[in-house]
Amino acid sequence: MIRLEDLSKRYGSFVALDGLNLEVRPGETLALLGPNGAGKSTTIKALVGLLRPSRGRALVGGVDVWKDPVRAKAQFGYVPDRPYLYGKLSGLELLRFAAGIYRLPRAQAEARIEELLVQFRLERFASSLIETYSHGMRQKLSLAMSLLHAPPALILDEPMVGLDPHATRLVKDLLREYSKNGRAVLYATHQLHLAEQVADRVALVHRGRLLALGSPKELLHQHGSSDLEEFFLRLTEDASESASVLA
Ligand SMILES: Nc1ncnc2c1ncn2[C@@H]1O[C@H](COP(=O)(O)OP(=O)(O)OP(=O)(O)O)[C@@H](O)[C@H]1O
Repeated sequence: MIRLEDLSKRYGSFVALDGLNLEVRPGETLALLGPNGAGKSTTIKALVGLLRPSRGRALVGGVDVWKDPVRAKAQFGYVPDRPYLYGKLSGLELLRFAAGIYRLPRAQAEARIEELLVQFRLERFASSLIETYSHGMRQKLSLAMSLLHAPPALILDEPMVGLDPHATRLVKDLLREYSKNGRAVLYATHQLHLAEQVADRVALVHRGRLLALGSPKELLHQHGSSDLEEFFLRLTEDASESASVLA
């Protein structure tokens, strides 16, 4: 469903992403893990069409994101780590605007918006300006917007940061449920317990390369680790060593 082929990104002479190959299969939720600066956001931005890769391809639902961006963008919903939402619109206005971009028929859009406002417990605030929303409310609105067109794939960068326990549970359930019925979810996170609880497979990237890939259970078994934290720290140890040299 989501496919990265030899995906690479250079910033001048610095290689941020170095030939990443990765697939998120239909029905699968995959967590992208890695230390600060590993290349997670670069991967996600190259995948959703925000950052042109220096080499390689990104495909969603078989459509090349860079060759056929309009058709590809109909295949996925995207939630950035820091969503920019225009503050002078109400939540309802923003959702209607986004539904227009996705060309949803009016009646279908209204029904879908209503459903999402209820799901994300935003009904009471639907007519309030987004500039009055808290961080968590903006995050939920951004999620609702990404789901408007019921896309086959959902791509999220740090979906849980700053959410209260209610919203955390809501998003966890969503990530778990969404990939059922043949859809796919890819999210980047630093929250290892999230990956442990809500990922069929985990991809660990480090210095722009794929270091390990498998189900949490497989990875712990292969590397003789007791939990994902120990696994993560052990495999990316040289990252913290170089960080302490810089400090
Ligand atoms: N515009 C840019 N110009 C130069 N280097 C960049 C640029 N954007 C990112 N980088 C570098 O690319 C590398 C990967 O960055 P990226 O943001 O993808 O990491 P990340 O895994 O998302 O990190 P974090 O967990 O800290 O968000 C980092 O070394 C970063 O400094």
